[in-house]
Formats: sequence, structure tokens, C-alpha cells
Amino acid sequence: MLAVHFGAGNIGRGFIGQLLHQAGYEVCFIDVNQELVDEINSRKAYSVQLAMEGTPVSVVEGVRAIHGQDTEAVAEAIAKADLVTTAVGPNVLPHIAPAIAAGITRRIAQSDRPLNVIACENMIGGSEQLKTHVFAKLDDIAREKAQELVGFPNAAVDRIVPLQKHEDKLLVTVEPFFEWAVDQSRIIGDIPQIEGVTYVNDLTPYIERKLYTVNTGHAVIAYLGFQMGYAAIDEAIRDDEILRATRQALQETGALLVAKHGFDKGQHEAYVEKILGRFANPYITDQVTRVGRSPIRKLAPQDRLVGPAMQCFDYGIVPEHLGLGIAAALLFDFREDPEAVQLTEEIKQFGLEHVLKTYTGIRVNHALFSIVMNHARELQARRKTN
Ligand SMILES: NC(=O)C1=CN([C@@H]2O[C@H](COP(=O)(O)OP(=O)(O)OC[C@H]3O[C@@H](n4cnc5c(N)ncnc54)[C@H](O)[C@@H]3O)[C@@H](O)[C@H]2O)C=CC1
Ligand SMILES: O=P(O)(O)OC[C@H]1O[C@](O)(CO)[C@@H](O)[C@@H]1O
Repeated sequence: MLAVHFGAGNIGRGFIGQLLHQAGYEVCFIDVNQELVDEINSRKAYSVQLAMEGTPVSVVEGVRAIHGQDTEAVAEAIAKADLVTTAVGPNVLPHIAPAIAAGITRRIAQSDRPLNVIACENMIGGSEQLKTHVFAKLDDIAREKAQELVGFPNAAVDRIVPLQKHEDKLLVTVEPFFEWAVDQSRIIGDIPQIEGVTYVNDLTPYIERKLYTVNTGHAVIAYLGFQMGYAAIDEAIRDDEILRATRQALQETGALLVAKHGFDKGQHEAYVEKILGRFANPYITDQVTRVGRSPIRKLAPQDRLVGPAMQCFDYGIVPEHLGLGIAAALLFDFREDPEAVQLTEEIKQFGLEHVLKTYTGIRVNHALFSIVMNHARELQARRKTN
């Protein structure tokens, strides 16, 4: 069995590639980092180390890689594949669509074997979005056939894999916990048998619970941590003020998730506490700047901060602490992050209100707008005095 996986980065090697290998797939990575591609091809194996006492290591063998710009080779691999997965980042999905479309076109000209393409990105509806990009590149005949033969089931993936700094360029350290849920109702053909994957008929509660808890909590810690001068997540979460604000933000999303999806309140509280414990893992050094990366993406209307905050109002919940997280995200002026630089420049040029309205879609007369603005002004004043 062949799995073609786009993105041989942290989650690609440290999570998806590992589970696919353990399920018996030969994993072929597609990446645009030539050094990574060469290293994988010369060693054909890499190690995954668990961030816990004893740091157990497992080896992922029999892997290879193709450079993403070698469309011909990528298309050929997809034509032969049993499964396609991605972990490249939401903004990269449009860029990999042409190669996937070329692969599908080649494949359906040769056989009627079904294929599933699963985007493993931190976003709602990732595979569906990828499908839109891919289908835009297919001609009418291929599109009709692909509609029948190629499934794009959405997925939710959860495992913290921080930035890696090892002498061994392929080694990846990951947290022990992982969760990979896939929408079974959108699979075409046989269900891929992958130990560790949970197939569900309705992904919405799973992806919202994950995005609005793990990623919301992480984002609040990262952005507040950055404002308060912390470098790493585990340091920031040891600050009582940050921990309190994060817990309160997660109480807001928790109340929303319980009301909207009917999760058990007690079980959800336990889920939140477990996640806070994962953030505090002393065996993982995760930079606040990694977790806060791409603030424009994270401030988008459907994403982890504004998404739940806006929905809170439908359930009578006032998202005061989510508002604080949004304010801190707006003020994330990290010079090495292009989206942070863009926000900072635009705040200077057009003002905070304009930037808040533009990137979050929150209307000026909405209650959330003033909540965020009040927190942003407080954070700005606090930074001036420090
Ligand atoms: N790191 C983590 O803990 C988790 C990450 N995710 C999601 O997984 C995705 C990837 O995240 P990371 O692995 O952390 O990022 P990463 O930066 O470590 O890996 C991304 C990889 O994609 C490659 N890439 C970029 N453009 C490409 C293209 N056009 N074609 C092929 N490959 C391309 C990069 O060279 C890089 O190796 C993101 O959507 C992220 O939100 C989800 C859960 C956990
Ligand atoms: O990968 P993104 O969407 O930039 O966000 C970083 C987040 O994703 C993760 O890497 C994994 O879920 C978390 O560590 C963090 O919440």
C-alpha cells in the first residue's frame, strides 16, 4: 500500500507519516525543502522520539520523498497511491492542488480505483477546501469522474510537535498524546485501516472541540505569553495570570461546546484540564512564536479565537477572555512573522479599529468589538509602562 503525504515537516514526519507507516503503508513524502527531500531519500528512514521520561524512540522505515515541483513524479505517485494526506499549512493548500489534480487526471485515465485525500491541517473543512482548489484545476470530464472516485474527507488532528532542533535533521520529538478523527461519511471506497484513526459520521463536534479547546487555549497562552515577555509555552502557563485567563477562555468555549454539541460538562472539564497539562509538558520546549505563528490566519472569522467568540453570543455567553486573546493576537508584533509584521504596519498606518474590523470581520457595533478594543488598549498601556 502506498500513501503519498504532502509536507515532510513536524506533523508530517512526527504524526501522520508515523501512523501510516505503522499501518503498513509505504510513505512517499512530497516537500519543497530540497535538503529534507535529499535526506529522506538518502536514509529512507527517520526516528520519532516521545517527549516523556525515558524518551522512547521508534523508527519509521521504508520512506522516500519527491520534490513538490517535480509535478510529473508527484502525479505518477498519486496515480498509484492508496491514500493521499497533507500537513502543509492551510495557506499552502492552493499551491499543492495543481499536482494533486495532475495525479488524479492521470489516475482516472488508467483505472477506476477510488482514492481518498485527507488534509490534516488545523482548520475546519480542510479537505473540502482542498477539493475546491483541486477541482478548479480539473477539466469537465475529469471532474465528473473524480466526483465519483475521489473522496475528500475532512479531518481533525491533534498532537503537539514543536519546532525541532537536533543534529539529526530528520529526528522529530513529539508529545505522547495524539488524536486523528476522520469523517467516514465522505470516504469513497474501502475505509483505510489505520490504527490511531477514529472514524466518525459527523466531524463538526470533534473539529470544533479540538480547534476551540487545544488551539484556542494554545493561542491565548502564546499571545498573552508574548505580550508578557515569555519565550516558551510551558513558561508562560506557569504565570498565574496567563493560566487563569486561558482557563477562563476555555470555560467560555467549553460552555459553547457543551451547549452546541451536547458534550458532557464534567467530561469536557476533564478534557480541558488534560490539555492544560499537555501545554505544561516539561519535556517539550514550544516557542510562543511558533504557536502564535500566522496571526492573520488565526484571527480569521472561523478560526480558533473569533470563531468561538462570535458563536458564544448565540448561547448567551460573554466571551470576555476570548476577547482578551483576540486583543493580544492583534498586538503580536513578532518581527520574524510576516503576518505579524503586516498587522503591526497596518495598525500603525490605519489604527487598531480598522485592523480589527478588517481581519476578524467583527462589526464595529458588535459587543465583541468593544470587548476586544478595551483589552487591546489595556495591553498597550501595560506594555508602555513595562
Ligand atoms: N506541529 C503541530 O503540532 C501540528 C500541526 N498541525 C498542522 O499541520 C500543518 C503543518 O504544520 P507543521 O508540521 O507544524 O509545519 P512544518 O512547517 O513543520 O511543516 C510543513 C511542511 O510543508 C512543507 N511545504 C511547504 N510548502 C509546500 C508545498 N508547496 N508542497 C509540499 N510541501 C510543502 C514545508 O517545507 C514543511 O516541511 C499545519 O496546518 C498545522 O496547523 C496540526 C496539528 C499539530
Ligand atoms: O499549527 P497552527 O495552526 O499554526 O497553530 C499552532 C497550533 O497547532 C499545533 O501545532 C497543533 O495542534 C498546536 O501546537 C498549536 O495550537
